[in-house]
Formats: sequence, C-alpha cells, structure tokens
Amino acid sequence: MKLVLIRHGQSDWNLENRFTGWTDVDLTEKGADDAKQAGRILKQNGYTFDMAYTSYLKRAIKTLYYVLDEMDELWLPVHKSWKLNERHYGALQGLDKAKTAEEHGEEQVHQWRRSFDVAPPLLETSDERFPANDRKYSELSKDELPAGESLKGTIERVIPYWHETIVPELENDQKIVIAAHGNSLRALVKYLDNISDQDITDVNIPTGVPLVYELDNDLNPVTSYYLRDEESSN
Ligand SMILES: O=C(O)[C@@H](CO)OP(=O)(O)O
Repeated sequence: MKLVLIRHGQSDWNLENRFTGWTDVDLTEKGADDAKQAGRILKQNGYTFDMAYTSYLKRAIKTLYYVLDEMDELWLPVHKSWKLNERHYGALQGLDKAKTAEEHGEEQVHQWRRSFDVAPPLLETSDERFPANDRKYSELSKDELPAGESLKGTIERVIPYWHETIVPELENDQKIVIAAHGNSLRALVKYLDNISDQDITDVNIPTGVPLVYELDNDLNPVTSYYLRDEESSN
C-alpha cells in the first residue's frame, strides 16, 4: 500500500527566510504552482486517494487543495488537525534566519533548526504569538499549548496522531495523502524509517514534492521515493 506525504509549497516566509512555525503565512505564487505541479505529477502517475489529512495552517491546507484540484479529487474527506502543524518555533517566530545566525552564530541556529531535542527560546504566555491567543487553538488544553517545540516535542504529538487517527484508516485499505510541514513530516519520516536522533539532523524535506512510502501489511516501509517531474529541477 502507498502513502503520500507532501510538504507545502513555498510560503511567504520561506521566501523571506524567516522562522515560521505556527505563524499562518500564505503560499507564494510559486508555492501555489509547486502544489499544482505536485497534483499533476500524482495524476500522471495514476495515483488516487480516499482520504486526506492536513494541519490548521493555510500553507498546508491550500497545498492540499491545489493537489486535489489537479487530481479532480476535491470531493474527498479532508481531516485537519493542529497535531500536523509545523514545529512551534517559540520566540524565534518572525525573526530573520540569517540575522539570527549573525547574532547567535551558525551553530546555535543549526541546533535550533535541525537538532532532535534542542527547543527554541520559549514564548511568554502573554505574547500574542502564544497559541492560547489564537482561536484556532481554543480546543487545546493548557498542557497541550506549546510555547516552542523541539523536534522531539513535535514527535510527541505527530506520532500519537499517526497511530490513533491515520493507522486505522491505512489498515482499512484507505489510500491517504498527508499535506503538512518540514518538521511535522520529519517527525513522521524519523518514525517510519527508524532514523536515529543523530541522523535526523541531516534530513531535509523539500517543499511541494510528493514523497511516496510503499508500506507492507504491518505498515513498515518497503521503500520510499520522491515523485518529481523529470523536466523540472525541483
Ligand atoms: O521556519 C520554519 O517553520 C521551518 C520550515 O520552513 O524552518 P526550518 O527550515 O528552520 O525548520
């Protein structure tokens, strides 16, 4: 059985090189085109889906929309969850990545961006960026509201969601696409491919390119690969 993961297309803050996290920025025009192209490639390769999953953030929601539109599958049930959101980038959200590296050093920024368990500086709960101040997250309990997450913290919400919500559908032979984010997908890929805490540092997932997992009956990956347009350099 095949599972398709897709990181959203280029966002405004991917382009501006700013720490994004839970900030609900839009896709750029290129990002929308990336998503449409991903949908076309999936269609050309004969993919169809039964269900779709995405986050509460518009860059992933719109990516999924454009993918399904190209595939003429907009009718599919779409399940949204904050548990598929990008890793919360705490007090770094909104800052310029290059300027932050000048200020704190490349190594520190690399730790914040790619390490397994180093969390970014946390937000004060009074900060407008704290999720309790956004009605999207009114369903979250106090213990669930992140003020900043490491990849480890992201895994602690993504993997339970995988087991509780997505796995039962895969076991029911449902063909699934998940449109999410660089780090929520790194969390899932780390789990599926059993990547060590050390080696996950080198894993980067490109924007707007379908990542296909072929799974055996126990949902262990047999192989995985990106579906790219042969003429594109993406
Ligand atoms: O800013 C972010 O939220 C993420 C994804 O764009 O960036 P990074 O590459 O640092 O994980």
